[in-house]
Amino acid sequence: MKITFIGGGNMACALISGLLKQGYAADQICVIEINDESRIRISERFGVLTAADLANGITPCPSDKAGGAGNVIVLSVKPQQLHAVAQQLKGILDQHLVISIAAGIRTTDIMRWLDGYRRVIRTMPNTPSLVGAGVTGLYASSNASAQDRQAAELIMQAVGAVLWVEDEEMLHAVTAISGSGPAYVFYFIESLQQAGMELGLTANEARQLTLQTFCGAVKLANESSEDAAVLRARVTSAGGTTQQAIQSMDMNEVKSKIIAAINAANVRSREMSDEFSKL
Ligand SMILES: NC(=O)C1=CN([C@@H]2O[C@H](COP(=O)(O)OP(=O)(O)OC[C@H]3O[C@@H](n4cnc5c(N)ncnc54)[C@H](OP(=O)(O)O)[C@@H]3O)[C@@H](O)[C@H]2O)C=CC1
Ligand SMILES: O=C(O)[C@@H]1CCC=N1
Repeated sequence: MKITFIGGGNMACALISGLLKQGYAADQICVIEINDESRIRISERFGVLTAADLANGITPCPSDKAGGAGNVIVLSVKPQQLHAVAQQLKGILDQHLVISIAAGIRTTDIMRWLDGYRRVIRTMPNTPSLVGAGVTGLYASSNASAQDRQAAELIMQAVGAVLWVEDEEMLHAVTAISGSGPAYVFYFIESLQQAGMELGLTANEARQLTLQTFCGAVKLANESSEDAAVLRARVTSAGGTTQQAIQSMDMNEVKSKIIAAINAANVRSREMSDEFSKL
């Protein structure tokens, strides 16, 4: 199975890096990237095949008439660039499985842009895929075969965990939670590091303490059968330091503000879907 990424940006590079780390052969991966500088960088960094345009980068699937998974095309350009890519792609597709990672573009719209081509699976990965610790939400319409589902799952599983959703609408929630999620975590990491430095720690000390605290808390939550709220209560001694911090967060409604921010991401994902459905 040859995988061609159309668009070699942040997310494609995270997926490619994860696939290579899992032992996927570099000569089975091709990246079509219009930006010369980025294309050269990808070629040097990963040793994968690269091309500047679709006509030279998409491998036909002659061996695939028997209905195998065949070659896979991953749509990994920005959502605003996908319509133009689809216009070019529709004449080239020949039994390929098309996997979209684009936020907010419905499967039905991608199919329509591809002149009714139906082997399309929509996914929402995240950037920790770069280190094999991603999580991807996947959605397949009833047009996708079991083999197509399996192929999409295999690729995404190479870079982390997978979660199928039955209702495509739930991909908005997946996008808001895990697609964008790493950014929220980095935001919290940035805040902790900044606070540490303001309290007199060096940048290195603040970084080490912050990252190990995140890793440790996540490992504890993962390995515990108890809710995060219970684990939090165990850190919070009556009259102690944590209580002061949590009280300050509660007074400033930090939790409801975080929930509101995630709702905003969800709303934006829905808005994008509606905007793209007009194209
Ligand atoms: N970043 C993330 O965390 C996640 C992103 N996604 C989705 O992944 C997709 C890609 O996002 P991201 O990697 O961040 O975006 P990037 O902008 O980093 O990557 C897109 C790349 O595609 C290039 N490109 C544009 N048009 C074409 C074309 N016609 N043919 C080939 N290459 C082209 C762009 O070049 P140029 O910059 O010159 O336009 C750019 O290098 C988006 O749809 C996004 O919604 C999904 C999950 C998480
Ligand atoms: O911000 C975005 O739109 C994309 C989708 C999820 C993460 N990045």
